[in-house]
Order: sequence, then C-alpha cells, then structure tokens
Amino acid sequence: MTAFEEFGVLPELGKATEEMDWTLPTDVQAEAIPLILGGGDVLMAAETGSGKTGAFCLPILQIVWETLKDLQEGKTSKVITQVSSEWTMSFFDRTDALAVTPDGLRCQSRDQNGWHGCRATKGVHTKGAFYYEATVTDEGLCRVGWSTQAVSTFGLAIDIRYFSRGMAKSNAKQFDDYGSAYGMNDVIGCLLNLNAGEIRYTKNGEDLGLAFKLDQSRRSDCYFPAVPADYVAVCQAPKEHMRLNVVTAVTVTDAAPVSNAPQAIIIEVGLRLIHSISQQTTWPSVRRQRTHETERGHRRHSHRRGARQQRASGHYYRGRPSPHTQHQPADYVAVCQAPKEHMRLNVVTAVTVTDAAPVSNAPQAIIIEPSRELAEQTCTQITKFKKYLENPQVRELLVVGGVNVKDQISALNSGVDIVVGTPGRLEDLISGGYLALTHCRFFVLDEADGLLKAGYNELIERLHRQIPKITSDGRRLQMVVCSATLHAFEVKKMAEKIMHFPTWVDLKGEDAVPDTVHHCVVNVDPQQDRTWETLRKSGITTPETLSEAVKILKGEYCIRAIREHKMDRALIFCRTKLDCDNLERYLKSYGNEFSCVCLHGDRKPQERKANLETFKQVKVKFLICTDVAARGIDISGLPFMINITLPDEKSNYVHRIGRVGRAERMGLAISLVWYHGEWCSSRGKNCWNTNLTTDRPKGCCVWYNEPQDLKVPTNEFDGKVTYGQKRRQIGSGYQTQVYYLKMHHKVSVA
Ligand SMILES: Nc1ncnc2c1ncn2[C@@H]1O[C@H](COP(=O)(O)OP(=O)(O)OP(=O)(O)O)[C@@H](O)[C@H]1O
Repeated sequence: MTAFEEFGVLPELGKATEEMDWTLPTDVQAEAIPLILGGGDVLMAAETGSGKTGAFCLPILQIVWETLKDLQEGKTSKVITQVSSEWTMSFFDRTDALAVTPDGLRCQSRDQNGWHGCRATKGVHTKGAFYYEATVTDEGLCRVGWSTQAVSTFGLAIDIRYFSRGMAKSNAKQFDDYGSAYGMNDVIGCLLNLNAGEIRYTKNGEDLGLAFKLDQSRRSDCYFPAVPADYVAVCQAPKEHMRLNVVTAVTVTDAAPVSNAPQAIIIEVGLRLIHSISQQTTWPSVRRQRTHETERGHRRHSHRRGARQQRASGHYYRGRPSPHTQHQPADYVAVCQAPKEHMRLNVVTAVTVTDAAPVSNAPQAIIIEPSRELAEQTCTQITKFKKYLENPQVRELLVVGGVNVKDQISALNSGVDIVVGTPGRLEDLISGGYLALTHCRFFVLDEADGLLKAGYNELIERLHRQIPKITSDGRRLQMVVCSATLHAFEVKKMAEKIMHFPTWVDLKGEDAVPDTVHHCVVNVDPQQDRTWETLRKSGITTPETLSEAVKILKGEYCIRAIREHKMDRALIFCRTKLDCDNLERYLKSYGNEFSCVCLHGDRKPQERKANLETFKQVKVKFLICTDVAARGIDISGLPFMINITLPDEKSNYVHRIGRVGRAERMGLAISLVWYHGEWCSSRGKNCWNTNLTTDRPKGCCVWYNEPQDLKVPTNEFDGKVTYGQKRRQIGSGYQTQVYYLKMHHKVSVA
C-alpha cells in the first residue's frame, strides 16, 4: 500500500504518485485530501511549494473517476430536478445554508449566524402591479420582499424585516422604521407596482403604506419574490393549492422570547406565498417544532392587534381580512398570474438538471487559475496523476486565452470531465453556451487571493450562482480555495459569502515563507557606489537622476550576484514589462554568458509558452519576468531568484521567493533594494519623487545607512547548503535567514 492510499487515495492514483517519487504526502496533502474526499469545502493556506496542487487534484480526480465509474455500472443515485415552469423557491438561486426540498416548496436555514435567502424561480418586470402574500407561521426573525437578480446577497434585497420591537424596512443595508410588529400567523403582503414605481406591504390586509419608491433606473429591473432571511427557512406549499408556504426550523439555542440576537431565535418562522387567490383553500396547519409561553403571549397579542388593524383598514381589500386567508389588494395581480410578457425566468433557476448522465460539455470540475502557465501546469499534473485510472477515462481540458477557441469548443463537445482554465476564456465559453455548469461538483479557485485582487470576484460569484448547489446525483457542490497567501480580507469575505461551512487547512498561519529559502537584501546606494557614472552609456542623454542611476546599478549588481554565486539558473523578477525587456537586452549584451528569455504580458502566448519551456529544459540560464510568473510556477530544483525591484504587493514577495526552496530543496532569494522614505504616502508604490529627503522641496528618497559592522553569517551555510538541492542535516540555530549585503563590494552569503 502506498503512503497516499493510507489517506484514502485510490491505488491507481497512489501508484502514479509513487512513480513521481512522491513517497509521502506533504502536510497539506495529508490534511486536505481526506477532507475533500469527505465532501467538504476547504480553504487551503500553506506555504509555497508545499504541494497544494496535488492536495486538491488527487481527491478531485478520484471523485470524478468514481462518479464516471458509477454511471458506467448503472449505479445512478437520486436525481434532483426542478421544473422551472412553476413558481417555487429556486434550488439554485439561494445561499448555501438555505436548503430547498426537491419539490422547491420548502426550504430551511441551517445557520444561525448568517444571512441566508432565496429567490423565486420567476420574477416580474416592466409593467403591472403584482403581489404575493406570506404567512408567518411561527415566531422568529423573518424578512420578505422583492429582490433583483443583480443583488448578490439576499440581505440587500428590498424587504421588510421583523425585529422584536417592531418592523423595519431595509434596502441596501439601511434599516428604517416601518409598519408594526408581526409574528405568528400574520399575513404579509408584498406589493410591487411597476407602473408607479412603488413597493408597499400589507399586514393581515392592512396597508402599511409606501415602503420604497423605485428609482427610474430601477424600474426596468426584474423583481423576484424573495426571502432575504436571517433565520428564515422553509418554504412549503401543497402544489394543488398553487401556493408556497415558508416555514423555518431553526435550532433553538435559547428559549428567550423573540429577539434579533442569534441565541434567541425562535423556531419556525413561516411564510406563505400565495400564487393564486382564485384557488382559495384552507391552509394546512403548519407543524410546530417547539412552543414557548412567552412566544404564545406574543402571538396572541399580535393576532389581536392584527385583527383590529384589519378591521380599521378593511376598505383596502376585496377579500375578508384574516390571518388565515388571502387578501387581494385592489388593482394588483398575484405574481403567478403575471402575463407572460411581464414574467421572466430566474436565470439561475433555469439550470435544470434532469439527468445524472454526463453531458459532453458539462465538466464535473472547474479549476480556475490566475495565469495561463499555471493553468497548463495544473492540467499537466492531472494528466500525470490519472495515468493508471482507466475505464472510464477521465478527460481533462486546458481552457486558456491565446489558443484557438474553436479547438477548445470541439474538445468540449467531444466530452470533458475536468476543466482547468483562466477566468477570461472560461467566461467566454460559459457565456457563449459552449461550456455548461450543470454537472459541476467541484469549483476550485487556485491562488484565490490573486484572482480576487485581479478583480475577478464578480465573475467568481456569477459563476458560483449558476452552478447547481446540489449535484445531479444528490451531492453538494464542493469548493476548494487555496493559496500561500490566503488570509487576505477579500478571500475571507468571499468564503463567508459563497462557501459552505469550509474547513481551514492552515498549516503555518498568515503569509508564511518556507524555511528552505534564504533571503538576501542588497542595498543599492547610488551615492555610495558611484560606478554608475562610468557605466552610463553615452546614449543616455536625459538629465541624470537617481532613478536612472539605480536602474543602471541594479543591472550591474544583478550580474555581480550571478557571478558571485555562479548561478547557472535563476528567475529574475522586474516590476514592469519594459524593465524586463531592458534587462534582457542588458544581459544579452554580454554574449552567451547570461543567456536569457523573457516572460511577461506583452509577449505572445506561444512565445511565453516556448520561453518557459526553454528555461525549464535548462536551454537558457535566466528567465526574466514580471509578476505574471510570481504565482504557482513550479520549476524543479530552481536554486536562485533575484528581485530587481521588490513587488508592489506584499503577498507577491511570498509568491515570488516561493519559486525557489520548493519541495524541501534549498533556495536563495536576493532582493535589490533602493530604500524609500517612510513619509512617502504610497511607501514608494508608483512614486517617482526621486529627490532626496534632504532636498527642498522634500523628496521621497533616503540614503539607507547599512550597519557598518554588517556581518554575513557563515556558520550555518558554509559548505552545508547547496541551493537547488535538498537540505542536509544542518543542526540548530538555523534561524537567521535574512541578510543585508553591500552589493558594491560583493554578493555572498558564504
Ligand atoms: N508528496 C510529495 N512528495 C514529493 N514532492 C511533492 C509532493 N507533493 C508535491 N511535490 C512537489 O513539490 C513541488 C511543489 O508543489 P506544488 O506546485 O503543488 O506547490 P504549491 O503548494 O502549489 O506551491 P505554490 O504556492 O507556489 O503554488 C512540485 O514540484 C511537486 O511535484
């Protein structure tokens, strides 16, 4: 039995890992693989080079293969369907902790600590006055109202909200007093008048008055009945009555009376959404899970008050106002009777899974990567892992820009199980209808913080909304999110919003760097080192600036660092594409001694691919790149990397230096640093104020005085570390990993 099999991995996959010389799972693999195999959502934060790719690819491959195998053997399990022609609560357009039963008529919130909600399968738009009613069938926090599709969280919907002290209306997180308290058995009517651009509510038939005036710009939106709920849950409706009953069943943690504190949630808040007032029947009694004296008191009180209010305002309705009957507001049409031209399907609901059998262009797993190179690398790793997985074959596909889209479409049409891609091309194929999300059971965001910082959060949420949350064979959609710098605010926010009770696999805490990397900071000081004056080529005619001097010196120091360490392979990071091109030209001016290629966004996809390959195959010594290659790229045994300029983003330092010191091999990261003034508001980012701080007006550049007695520790390294090789036993005291060197003398850590 291979070591991986002990963690639940299939023997076929174990055999492939063994062939790759993966004798033991890394820590992150040992933790994450069983969690993913167990069906959970996972946030994987582990240092660079710790094997995160294998940690998610292996279990995903396994589940995808097992699913295909089951289908092949005719073992199909329960199929979830939703008939989108009916008005029900949507299976798919809901937050994760709000479960909807297969008939779409009952849902239940499972989370007491968050906002959850659900939109209906259809909405109304353009013209007309529509309403639906909701009966509260028990105490608790509940909200009901209208929501547009653009609202990403249901909590932002236009709605009214029940508090212990009364009712409030809320929109875009703003809460204002409105109406009066409501509770068990009260009937809340939600009235939307698109002609007048008004939203109003009723309670037991009583008009509570205008709640919201819709902006002109909002009138053309499509509005869906929505349950933007704190702890609301369940929708239930006997189909024959053509209506929807919403009942909560939230676990009670405290028997205190109604309150908006999470501990005081009362069970079963019920809402009944009436579809057709013409088919009035007796409403079935709602099952109560628990009662409480104080609740009953409150309910009795609210019933009495509700009845009084109805009597006082009965003129507004044609129907008899009573908590158990429906009230048809004059001039309003029940949503289920909305004319076709003013009714629209909820696009998220429109995904109807009717068959568990694979659909050729509907993969089971979608893995999003921030760069083409990384996507290709992950896809290649999957190909290696699946070597012994046969009958059925798992088909993986790389979907990145710069490649003929027709080839990708034809590959999709001929069948694909796992898609690895970059966001742009993925979106093109999905929105063009070439790639379907209906059978997706794994949604993976590799380098998630990078994706979010690059502005893909909208896209991610949009895709997530379109993926059925329950898979065709009844399993829950799983999300896996990973990075070496996962603790970013954006990631936590996204995880809270769309992940389902994720487990953190956090092995080293925030922004950990591997202890296999030695860091060397080199001060570039053009005042002390005047060599730039002689190095300056006569072609440079612009007025002398420190900025130029630093650039000249950095090129020179880079060469000295290479020579000092006899580097025969290194990744060199520049800040801009232009810097990369300049450095390439500079290194090439030395002939073959510093053979190099470039990798950045302005190079054509084929050239990028070829250059990376040339470097990986050691056909050239140096790869000069921007941060496009900072994340994830795995170059086996790479010993050195040089930062010509430090990255703008702190997290990118972690990723850049993580290209060395991978898989327990030692690496050296050298950063050429020109110190910037602390008072600079941007701390140097995009700052071109190269005047000295002593100048008038005050500049942003400062001479950094390195400690004069600077010593380079030699005890732990001399003869004991070979960069690019695995570390030998080097004893204790192995802690001082950051060194400051004066480059104008030499670069050395030995
Ligand atoms: N169990 C293992 N045994 C030996 N080598 C492994 C093992 N797992 C992964 N590796 C190797 O470690 C290297 C780094 O793995 P990987 O690229 O998955 O790291 P990562 O955690 O994704 O890093 P980054 O954060 O930089 O993307 C790869 O060369 C991979 O082949």
